[in-house]
Amino acid sequence: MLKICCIGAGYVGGPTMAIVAYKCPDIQVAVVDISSSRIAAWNSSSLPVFEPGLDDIVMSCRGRNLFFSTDVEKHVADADIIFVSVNTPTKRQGLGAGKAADLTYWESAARLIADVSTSDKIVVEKSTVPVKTAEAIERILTHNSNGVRFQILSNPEFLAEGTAINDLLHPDRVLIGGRSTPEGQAAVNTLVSVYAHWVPADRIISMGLWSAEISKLAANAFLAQRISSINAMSALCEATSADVTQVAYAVGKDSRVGHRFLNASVGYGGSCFQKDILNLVYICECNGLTEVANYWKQVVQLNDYQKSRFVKRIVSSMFNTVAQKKMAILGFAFKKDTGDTRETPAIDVCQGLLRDNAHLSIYDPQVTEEQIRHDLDMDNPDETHGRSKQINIVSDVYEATEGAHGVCIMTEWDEFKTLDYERIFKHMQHPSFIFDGRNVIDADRLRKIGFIVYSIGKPLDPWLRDLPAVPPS
Ligand SMILES: NC(=O)C1=CN([C@@H]2O[C@H](COP(=O)(O)OP(=O)(O)OC[C@H]3O[C@@H](n4cnc5c(N)ncnc54)[C@H](O)[C@@H]3O)[C@@H](O)[C@H]2O)C=CC1
Ligand SMILES: O=C(O)[C@H]1O[C@H](OP(=O)(O)OP(=O)(O)OC[C@H]2O[C@@H](n3ccc(=O)[nH]c3=O)[C@H](O)[C@@H]2O)[C@H](O)[C@@H](O)[C@@H]1O
Repeated sequence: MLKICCIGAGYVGGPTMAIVAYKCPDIQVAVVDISSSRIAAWNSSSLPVFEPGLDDIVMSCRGRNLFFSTDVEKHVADADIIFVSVNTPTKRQGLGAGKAADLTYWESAARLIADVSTSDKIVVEKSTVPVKTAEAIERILTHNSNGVRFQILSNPEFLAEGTAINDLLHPDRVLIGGRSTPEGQAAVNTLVSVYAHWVPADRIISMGLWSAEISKLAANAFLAQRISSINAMSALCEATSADVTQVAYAVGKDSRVGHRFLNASVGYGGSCFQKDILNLVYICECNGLTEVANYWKQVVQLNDYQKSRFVKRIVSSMFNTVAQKKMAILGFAFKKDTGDTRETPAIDVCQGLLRDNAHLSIYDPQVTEEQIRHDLDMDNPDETHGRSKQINIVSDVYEATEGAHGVCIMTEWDEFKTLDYERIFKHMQHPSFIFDGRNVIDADRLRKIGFIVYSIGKPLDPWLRDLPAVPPS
């Protein structure tokens, strides 16, 4: 029986391996992690990752051919194929700080593989890594190999959170990069045979290692660039009384552009877009490609602009101050159908409002209170006194909005479309403001109720129209 081990039981490792086990009953899959609490959660009835459809898949194969363990060494030693799906965050200090990918976790995984392996292995890069990482990993593995042969493959992941199960079951493509040597191609074929259990042959694409590595960074950069492009248009639409939804529709009707991923928003979040673009920028800079680096940097800068523009819009609409005013924050996750808050725009918006001394009442159907406290630095002893008094985390949306001066929609949870807005209006301070960072509400209907509404990229309410579009900070 072919044995697979995946190092890293996170948002990618857990769901990806669950699908491999589910679709390949003839393969034994072990997911290992240094975090014992994460592994305990994978072995419990309350999985560490919220993803629609994931629970059923895990329950159907856990204990059969899917195992979660902290015994990293044993499962790595036993495996034929080792996926490495550890985190690759932005470096915080040292050379390339703030841009380059931090490969500490990857390197320690590679060293462990080299130390414990006694049989030949295929090592698969699942994490998103800088181009040429495979070469560095190869060096680590072969320097300590004791005669064991390793083949490195690049197999980047394209799932999006909230739709991970569907994305994994029906991927647009599976990329496998490998060496062009006979051994390299044999390794590629072995990995192709795993995916071939459920992915049509024409969607499994083989290519060179460096192309596969760059393709992942390029795909995320292109996706984020679309959002920054439509968000740039949203600012212009507000300034000219055009409607960004209509503009996106018109532009997306061109089949060369396509309609997906053109929703204007308060800004993109998530653990990867920003870090992967910054990594791309760093790689370009290291290769002397200043103009190319600057081009991609602008995608991130526009995203920062969009988040700060949203905060300024709120403050300027509310008589230029939110001090002591209760603001309801609806949604904290970086997108709907996930409890993940990494790089969520809600953090920047909340921090902006807190700086202006607002009082926040935060509601999200999936994010835990502990997570929000952590993200807003409420546990920091230096901040606790002031911040804790300013923030209230609640489990009921009507409690969040009761007595509020303004409501900010930060995540496009479906439930926000069908709230009882008459009831919310009745129990808010008046004038009552609603700032829709995701364009999920029916603005005309809410205006009829009496709200002053701001929707990203839409013609402004008369109330807002006379205010400066982007007031000076
Ligand atoms: N989150 C997402 O939607 C996507 C993420 N990616 C990429 O996949 C990679 C993993 O991302 P996530 O799953 O979100 O990260 P994560 O942070 O959720 O999970 C990574 C896990 O690796 C574990 N780990 C770190 N070093 C280890 C070691 N030496 N031995 C054993 N376990 C170790 C950590 O404890 C953690 O549980 C990143 O490179 C990311 O860019 C790619 C596509 C989608
Ligand atoms: O490498 C990764 O981590 C993944 O990053 C993204 O997936 P993810 O971040 O999970 O979610 P997206 O659906 O891409 O949304 C990212 C952010 O953009 C925002 N967004 C998305 C689409 C849109 O039209 N407008 C918009 O503001 C979302 O609300 C969210 O904050 C990519 O879509 C995945 O293909 C990739 O594998």
